[in-house]
Amino acid sequence: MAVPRIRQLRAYTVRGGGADYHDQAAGHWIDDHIATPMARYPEYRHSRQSFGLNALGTLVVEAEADDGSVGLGVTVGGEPGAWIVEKHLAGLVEGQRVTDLEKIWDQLYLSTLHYGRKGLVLNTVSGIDLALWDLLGQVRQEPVYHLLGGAVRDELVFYATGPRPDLAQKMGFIGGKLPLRHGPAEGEEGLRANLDALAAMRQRVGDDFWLMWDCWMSLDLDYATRLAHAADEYGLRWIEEPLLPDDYWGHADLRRRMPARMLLTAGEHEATRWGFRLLLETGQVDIVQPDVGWCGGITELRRIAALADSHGKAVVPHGSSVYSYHFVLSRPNSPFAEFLMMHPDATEVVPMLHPLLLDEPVPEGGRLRVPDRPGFGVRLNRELDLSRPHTH
Ligand SMILES: C[C@H](O)[C@H](O)[C@@H](O)[C@@H](O)C(=O)O
Ligand SMILES: [Mg+2]
Repeated sequence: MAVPRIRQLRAYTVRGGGADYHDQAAGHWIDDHIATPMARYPEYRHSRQSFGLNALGTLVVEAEADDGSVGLGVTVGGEPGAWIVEKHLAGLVEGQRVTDLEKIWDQLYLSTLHYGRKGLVLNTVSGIDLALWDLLGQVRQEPVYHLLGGAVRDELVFYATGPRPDLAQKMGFIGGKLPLRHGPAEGEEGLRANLDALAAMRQRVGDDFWLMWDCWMSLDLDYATRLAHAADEYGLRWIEEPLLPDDYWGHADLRRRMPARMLLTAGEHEATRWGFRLLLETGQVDIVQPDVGWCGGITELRRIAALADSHGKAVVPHGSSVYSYHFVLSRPNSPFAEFLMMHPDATEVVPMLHPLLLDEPVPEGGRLRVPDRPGFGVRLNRELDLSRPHTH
């Protein structure tokens, strides 16, 4: 039987939510005074959009085969990512067989080494890889988790990220991850405000519900050490991305200094098996959190997860909707998943990548049975203002 070949790789950009879920309208919790490394500059402390967190916007990648099947991948990448897809990488992918994911990934990574390795370029490689896994699922008429070796559990359980763990608890999630609001630039007053907020939330949810802090790379070793020890009184389950992603050595120092029962997690801004080797072996993190749309796609995430497993570490992908759900379903060392509460006040469950996808499933009662539809089981919302890259 002739294996279909990839006829065309197309890129689109779109603004307003979607894969660039930080690209929200004013007033959304996700842009409301969250601690970041830029907070040392007071003018950028109130909003992450103020320094361009949403500068890129969503990148949509479509891969069409010569049998008419179409695969869909999404990531953060916008116009520059679309240009890389159509003006560089499409030429390497078109004409290849839909089955040849490993060879294609190798060529995408090696052909962009001189300007890639992480960040926007690996986001773009990831977006293409996701589209190709979806395409293979469409051609084979099987969900991606079947292609990954099948399910190791019946359903997924989730923790929720957002400002309302108390509501997440009522909705059936297994824990709530709070964005940390104040970093070192706001001194002891900010540290106290962080702890007061954690204490108040612990009071609301009781002692048995997981509470975590997402520090979004905003702290230094001294502040993170003091914060972790003070937060241990309130049973903080994990402290996430406390330091700069390149400071693998600082993570190891923090791991040695922080309370033993508290977990150190990181990885959403890391890419490739080499980056995660550093995070695991040098950084000594307890849980790695790759984003499947940023780390190299499913093809690379398989390698990252196997590496983590060899260290006895869990892989809990950063919130990336269906693109990580199929992976988590198929991995023994992915015991739960993240759900980002993208409602502006986090008061209800809405699709994480809204309004980008049709048929995007959401947890009910904090749980989800992944639909058995082909590929990742979602379709592009063509009602959106989708733009192709400028070719000049
Ligand atoms: C909520 C966090 O500040 C980030 O916005 C989020 O994208 C990420 O860090 C996460 O772990 O969900
Ligand atoms: Mg995070």
